[in-house]
Amino acid sequence: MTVDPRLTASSDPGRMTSSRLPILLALVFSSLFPVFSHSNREMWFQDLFPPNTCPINAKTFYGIMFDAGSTGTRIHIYTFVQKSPEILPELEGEIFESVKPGLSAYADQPEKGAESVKRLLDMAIDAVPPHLWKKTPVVLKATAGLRLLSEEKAQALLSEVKEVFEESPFLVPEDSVSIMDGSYEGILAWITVNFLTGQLAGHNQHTTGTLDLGGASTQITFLPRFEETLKESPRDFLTSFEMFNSTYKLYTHSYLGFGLKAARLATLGALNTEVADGQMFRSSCLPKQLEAEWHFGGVKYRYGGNKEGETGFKPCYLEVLKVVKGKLHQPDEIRGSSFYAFSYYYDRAADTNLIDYEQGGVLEVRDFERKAKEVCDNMERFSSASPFLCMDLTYITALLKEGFGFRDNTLLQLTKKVNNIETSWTLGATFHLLQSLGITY
Ligand SMILES: O=c1ccn([C@@H]2O[C@H](COP(=O)(O)OP(=O)(O)O)[C@@H](O)[C@H]2O)c(=O)[nH]1
Ligand SMILES: [Ca+2]
Repeated sequence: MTVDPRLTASSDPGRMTSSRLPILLALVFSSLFPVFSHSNREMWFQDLFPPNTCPINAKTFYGIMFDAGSTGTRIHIYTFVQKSPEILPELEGEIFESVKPGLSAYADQPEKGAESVKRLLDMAIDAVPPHLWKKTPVVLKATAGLRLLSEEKAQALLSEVKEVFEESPFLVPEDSVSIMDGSYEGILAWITVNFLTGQLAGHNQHTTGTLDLGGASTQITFLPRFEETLKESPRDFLTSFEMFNSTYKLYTHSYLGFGLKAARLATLGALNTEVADGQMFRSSCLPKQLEAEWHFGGVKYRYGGNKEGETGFKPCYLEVLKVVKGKLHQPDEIRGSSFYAFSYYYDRAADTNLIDYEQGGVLEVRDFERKAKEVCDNMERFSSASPFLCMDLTYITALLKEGFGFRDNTLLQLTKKVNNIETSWTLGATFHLLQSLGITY
């Protein structure tokens, strides 16, 4: 098990990454709860801080959310502060840490998988003051990696993790360890991004859609503005979600098997197939002479380049097209919108200097295509990078254009953090958790 240095590069393990904008967040909070009467405000944390145990000064409370992704497990320890009963709480900061590989890599060793969770949870023991342990909920939600495992293997992992939680001093709510429904993944990431950018605050909502590209699945989520979108979308792509005293009617879908790493396997023809011993999977998206091994979801794959045949962007795009063409719903309305994009969209854009790794940036869809051509048609020049760089960029291009149907000039805001808080579904999930426990309104 190794710590992924790139994910943690800007975090300081064990120390609070304090948001620089607590005041702004307080403003956002206060406008998120516009109907708060004084008595409502007293209700806000009464379960968490019964009157006789309330500290006199500022109250701090925490929420611990684990993201068990297909490529890694991450802990987010969020801190909220309420300075006085008259002032609404602020999201003060986040402690973030991650480990690789993800839980699904421990499909045959569930105790070892749970051990990786325990090591992260130990950070929370240090971060949360002992007197708040019992009032701090801890939850783990697994995404596509576990969705792709057999029910039996996934359950074995989840029950080992549950034991770790139950042996911890934290509050373990019912259903604290589960596989998250894909549609929640999209909704909760949308809530996080639009909360952090302050777009849930006003009544004039100018929310932004979100695109998440994980290892095994990918999500698209936005708030439809046109009646047509509601009419033309499959029913299970539309969902109502209550948060912050508002109901959001969102378009969201999670495509299982369309994450970046699953797409590599699909391109190679190795997704959902029995892999014969020593079987070799070849692609025109890989360097000609390459022959190597790759482990994903506990399975070993041998892969390589087209030794004799073609390589480069054109044949690669045709291969990748087979994976996406006609497989995704294309809502008309998104063609002219801009979207926030993160996870592997961000990573591959940063890897190829399309954006700054720390700052992120704004791109057009065609920038990914331009970079894919540059990399695929000059693979030897990029040989020190991942052998999959050409395939990944080509897949991202095809997914955006042929999959979702974006225009060449659709704008993508590539973001890893907003106000020093990770743009992950985990913050939305923590709000939802605190709300369901009656800890927040
Ligand atoms: O807090 C996080 C969680 C994930 N990722 C990115 O998300 C991608 C991996 O997705 P994940 O392992 O979550 O796969 P999923 O289970 O969502 O398919 C990689 O680009 C990670 O760098 C990230 O940047 N920050
Ligand atoms: Ca993810």
